[in-house]
Amino acid sequence: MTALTLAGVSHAYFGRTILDRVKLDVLAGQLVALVGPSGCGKSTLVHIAAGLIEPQRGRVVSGYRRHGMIFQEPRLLPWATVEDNIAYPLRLSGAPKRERQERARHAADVVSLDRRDLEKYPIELSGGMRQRTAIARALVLEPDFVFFDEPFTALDVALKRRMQDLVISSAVQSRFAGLFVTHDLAEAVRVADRIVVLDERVRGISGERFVPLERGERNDTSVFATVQSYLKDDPLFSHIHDTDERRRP
Ligand SMILES: Nc1ncnc2c1ncn2[C@@H]1O[C@H](COP(=O)(O)OP(=O)(O)OP(=O)(O)O)[C@@H](O)[C@H]1O
Repeated sequence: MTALTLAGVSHAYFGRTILDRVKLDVLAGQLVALVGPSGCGKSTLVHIAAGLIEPQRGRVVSGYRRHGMIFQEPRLLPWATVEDNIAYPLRLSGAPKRERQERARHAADVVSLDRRDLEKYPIELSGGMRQRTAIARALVLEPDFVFFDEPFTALDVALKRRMQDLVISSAVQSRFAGLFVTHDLAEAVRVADRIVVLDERVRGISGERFVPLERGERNDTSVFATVQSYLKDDPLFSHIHDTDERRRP
């Protein structure tokens, strides 16, 4: 079953074409990473896929029931507690208070937020706790599709790793499909089933690879080996290696 289809999607900003007739299918339960150098249109594509930007040409067909979104900045409501932030989508959908509370607490458990943290306000939280809150808010409606736009770029290495593990375990538990934009090839190899490479020279997708091993079976050694083989031996990844300015010293 197809969870998401992008059919010939094109987009331009001020007459400059960024994406030209992009086609992409994401199957149910599949996590697809979008990688590519800065400015190639990853965020634009994920925003179009999520319905936040109207494409100038082409169609987005969603086969999922409900989606969640996780951005680089947690975008929490500063005046609401952690619990109310997590429950916010339930409030919008008109769920009664008791149900909101139960489901928000369950989502908080999934992302390992402590019960004592639920009454805190965003200003009182660490960066990692804020991002956990944002993940819990994205998961509270039990989405079968999640859009991730560089969700962990701002976090330090250890925390980033914990958040990636969280995505892997919650994707297994909740069986959602997703599109995951990242600059970090190791992150893509760790969390995704499939890696799709965007290239601004072709204004779209230049190719894709299925990541070896199942998500839960990968360890540091296999992730490192896969990244190395992509960067050293696979021409699809050569421009990522060469032109992503964030990789330069
Ligand atoms: N709202 C906008 N108005 C005008 N130009 C834009 C807008 N949003 C993005 N762009 C331009 O479109 C191009 C693609 O941007 P986009 O953010 O989609 O790329 P990206 O691959 O996600 O980049 P990064 O990895 O740096 O976040 C860039 O050149 C960017 O400057």
